[in-house]
Amino acid sequence: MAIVKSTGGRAEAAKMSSSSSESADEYEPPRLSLSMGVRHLCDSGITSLPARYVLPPADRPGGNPTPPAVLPVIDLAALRAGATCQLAALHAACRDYGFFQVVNHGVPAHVGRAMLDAARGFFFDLPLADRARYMSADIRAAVRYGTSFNQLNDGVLSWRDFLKLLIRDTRRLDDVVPSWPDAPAELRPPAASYARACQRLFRELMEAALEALGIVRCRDELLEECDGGCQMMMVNCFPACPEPELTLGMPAHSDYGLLTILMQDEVSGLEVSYGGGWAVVEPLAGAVVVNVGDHLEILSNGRYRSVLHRVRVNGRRARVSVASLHSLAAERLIGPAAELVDERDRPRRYMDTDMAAFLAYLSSAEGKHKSFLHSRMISSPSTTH
Ligand SMILES: O=C(O)CCC(=O)C(=O)O
Ligand SMILES: [Fe+2]
Repeated sequence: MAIVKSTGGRAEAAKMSSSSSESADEYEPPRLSLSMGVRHLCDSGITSLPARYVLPPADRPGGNPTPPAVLPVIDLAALRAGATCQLAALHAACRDYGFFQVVNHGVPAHVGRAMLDAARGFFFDLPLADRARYMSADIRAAVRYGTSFNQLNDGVLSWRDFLKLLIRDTRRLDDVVPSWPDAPAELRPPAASYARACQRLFRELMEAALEALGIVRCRDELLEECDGGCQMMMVNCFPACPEPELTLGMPAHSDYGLLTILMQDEVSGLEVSYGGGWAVVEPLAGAVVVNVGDHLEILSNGRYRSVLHRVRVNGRRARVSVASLHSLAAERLIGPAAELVDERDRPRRYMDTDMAAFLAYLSSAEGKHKSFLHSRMISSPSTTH
């Protein structure tokens, strides 16, 4: 299996990442000019995939994915009620899969539904001119409509449009909401409610993860920092694609940050690196998918895994997802928790890192060969997930 190595990082920065591909072929990616996005391409009536979206043969998704992954399911209501088996299940899921689904997560169903409806409305119902108001070449912009993974760096474009909503300090959500798109009119209130619900869920999951990891000394400080941390909501849209076997909605990447909370509609597409192949994550009605990000792998000194995942597209139905990426403040240095480092048995495995390190990585040659996480490893990497 050829893994398309992306930066692995995903803070907004995320989208600046370049993905490099490893192909044995003499394949040369086409030259690019800025694209108005895949939704626009679909509206223009294309019947075949434009060359700039065609992946080298070795990086194409292939016809037969590994059978669906049965991700561990965590019942948050039971965890709240003190069920130690749920805490153990959460720990095992973060350690063994890096991904799990959560039920009874506390995000009200109507809030999730309204968010997905608003997302569809934003991408599909508005004329391009309205969406284009939010297009920006400034990858640091707090509100940004874009396409692909990072279209300025991507050798081959990805079949995805997105709206990024960045909340630099989650305590100041109310201050940033007025800068979000005012059309469709229904976008701001559900997106704000959804953002807030994700913040609560993130806080609860972090509390549980710190307990499961045995992080006690800096627990309160960390949780306080989670409360004023950074949240990036990526509203992703993957329209039906004329030749889905030749391209991807998102190349393999891991997420920058501590945890990502993903809500997807009923169309599958998410694939997780698993057992040497790619396993489809079938959406579980009413559940959200959660994955460990690079920062939690670092904080846990490698006990938890930030796993590569990608998005496959299909020829029949558009798919919408909302990924809420949570991290500490951008300037905060993150390194392995002191309690999880033991110079004899479990030496420190990662360098401290922050957003500046991530940005430096992206602009360096290193970004072409390694994931961001790899670039932060001290010992020789034993995992290529
Ligand atoms: O749409 C999905 O299922 C995954 C999206 C994702 O991985 C991301 O936005 O980082
Ligand atoms: Fe992701």
